[in-house]
Amino acid sequence: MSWLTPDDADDDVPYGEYADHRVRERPNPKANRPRTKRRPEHADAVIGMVTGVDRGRYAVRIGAGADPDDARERTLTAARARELRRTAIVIGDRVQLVGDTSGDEGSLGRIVGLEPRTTLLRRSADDSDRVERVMVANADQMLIVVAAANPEPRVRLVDRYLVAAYDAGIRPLICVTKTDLADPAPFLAHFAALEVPVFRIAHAGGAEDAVAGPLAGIRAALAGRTTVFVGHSGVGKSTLINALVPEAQRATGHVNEVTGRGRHTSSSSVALRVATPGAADGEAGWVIDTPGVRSFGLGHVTGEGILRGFTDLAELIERCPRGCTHQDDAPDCALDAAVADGRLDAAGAARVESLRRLLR
Ligand SMILES: Nc1nc2c(ncn2[C@@H]2O[C@H](COP(=O)(O)OP(=O)(O)OP(=O)(O)O)[C@@H](O)[C@H]2O)c(=O)[nH]1
Ligand SMILES: [Zn+2]
Repeated sequence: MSWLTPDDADDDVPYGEYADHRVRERPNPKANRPRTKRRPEHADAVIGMVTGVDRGRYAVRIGAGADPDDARERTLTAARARELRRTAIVIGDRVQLVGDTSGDEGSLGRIVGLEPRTTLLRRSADDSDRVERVMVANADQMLIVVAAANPEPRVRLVDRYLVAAYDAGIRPLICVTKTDLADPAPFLAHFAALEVPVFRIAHAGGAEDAVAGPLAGIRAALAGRTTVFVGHSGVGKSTLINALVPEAQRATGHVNEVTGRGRHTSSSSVALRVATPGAADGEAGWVIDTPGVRSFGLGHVTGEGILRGFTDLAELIERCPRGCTHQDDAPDCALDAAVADGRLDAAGAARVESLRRLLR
């Protein structure tokens, strides 16, 4: 899936297209190859936000007033400059643009630099894969969408999202959909000690009246934030996004009765502006939809990073002996003691088991 790979090759772009762009190279006696400056200084560059990526072409939004020469808010198509071809540019990135930034039909801007990121959400294909896939930049929240049933909620997948969020410095939220099908309370008990805000919703795509309350709560949480929505395929993420951003028209699918999976109807990430209550224009939120996935590899996260995803166990872990592996066979692991004497209930014990699996 090209959207996951950092180097989503756009080598189909003819070299000549960038012939007018001088890459600044400095003599660097220590390196064998010439050093390419990552951020060329383009005095006339305009900053925009990447809202879509498709086969080497980027949709970039320039906010109202961001460009002193042209105050219009607009979205344009851009290609990245050749010297950035090894740089992952993802949804949410703030990029420096030159060339035709009018956004007019048929125009093409050029991305010549990347602004520093506040956060970076990454995953790996699987846990043995150390190569990280860069997913989304500059998100400050992660809404973990999980269905109460069909497909069954998977505690361990949510554990993984939580670890990835805390590791990236992103605030997690949980949204349970399809609460008309099952009571999510037993599932949510696993996360009760985490103090993660939880939203419950049924039939997000249904009558506006019926879902007004829950939707309003979610909208309020999105105000002024950039929130990446993640979830297993088929949980109703697109249905929810369409309710929040009606003009988004994200394709929704049906859950396969046999596998309980969606049809992967949403296959690429996209950033969408979401109307939020009482928000002055500048405070509207951004929602970043990501394709439904079945797994979420954490091969790139260190043991320390994984522990950060278990804030509910942090106090106990502090009492572990130095260098404790926190595994079943670790002598005097404080987690075993807490399970044995009941300080951790059944949900807590399951969290310990989940931590141990991730650390293995
Ligand atoms: N019963 C019930 N069904 C729902 C609810 N929300 C969504 N669905 C249905 O669940 C199915 C999957 O919904 P989608 O919104 O396409 O799911 P998704 O998470 O975007 O799936 P992918 O595109 O595969 O990632 C559709 O048939 C929806 O109509 C709900 O609250 N209750
Ligand atoms: Zn321990």
